[in-house]
Amino acid sequence: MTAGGRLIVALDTVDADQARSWADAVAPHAGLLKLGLEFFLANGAAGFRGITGVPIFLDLKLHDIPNTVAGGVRAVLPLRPRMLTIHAAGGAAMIQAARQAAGANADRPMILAVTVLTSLDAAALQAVGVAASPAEQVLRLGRLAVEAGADGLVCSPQEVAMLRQALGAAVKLVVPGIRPAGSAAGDQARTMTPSNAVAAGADWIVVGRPITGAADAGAAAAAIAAEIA
Ligand SMILES: O=C(O)c1cc(=O)[nH]c(=O)n1[C@@H]1O[C@H](COP(=O)(O)O)[C@@H](O)[C@H]1O
Repeated sequence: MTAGGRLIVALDTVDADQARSWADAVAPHAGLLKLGLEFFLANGAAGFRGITGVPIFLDLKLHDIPNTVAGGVRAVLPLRPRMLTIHAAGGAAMIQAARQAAGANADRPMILAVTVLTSLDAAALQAVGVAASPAEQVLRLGRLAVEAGADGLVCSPQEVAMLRQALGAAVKLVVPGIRPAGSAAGDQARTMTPSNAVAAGADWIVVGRPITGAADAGAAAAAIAAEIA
């Protein structure tokens, strides 16, 4: 994989023209582009189809009863996303249902289970009733998700080395919460720089605002691709 192949750029906007213009600017430096909740709720399947030429990670973080999640996965299969997210906290049966719904074609989407959102710190996790530390909870959910058939996990860069050691080389680790040195954390709580996240063992890093908030999104993406080269 090229260095740029490890960079996933999150095109978080409701504006389809803006997303297309960011996509054109960053595509030469990225392995995939990510379309998420705000883009998909505003623009739907037609908007998805408007971003062409680069594999797409469709980040809907499905979290519901198994039958409903399976139906959601099947509903987006015609779009042929390369990656699709579900919440590991939905439990083993939900994860199995999502994986089964993804099918067996060689070009089926990878099912990625989100462990603990990168915006949560230990206090926020305790406030929702989880006494475990973020790392302990990520490991618990990561094991559960992989045993239930998830192809990979979404985790913060701070848990990457631990997950690699515990779960081995085969599990794909997709890692948001990435902040180049000196850039604002914003709502992200568990962060690392691009190069440190890749050095820890991330297969892909997910970067949004440090690129889309820059005056020149293409240059910002190129700089991050160079940092992880
Ligand atoms: O599933 C994700 O991609 C995701 C999981 C997570 O725990 N944290 C997280 O930030 N993300 C996504 O990664 C992107 C990070 O964006 P920035 O914080 O702008 O770099 C956003 O599109 C989030 O929706």
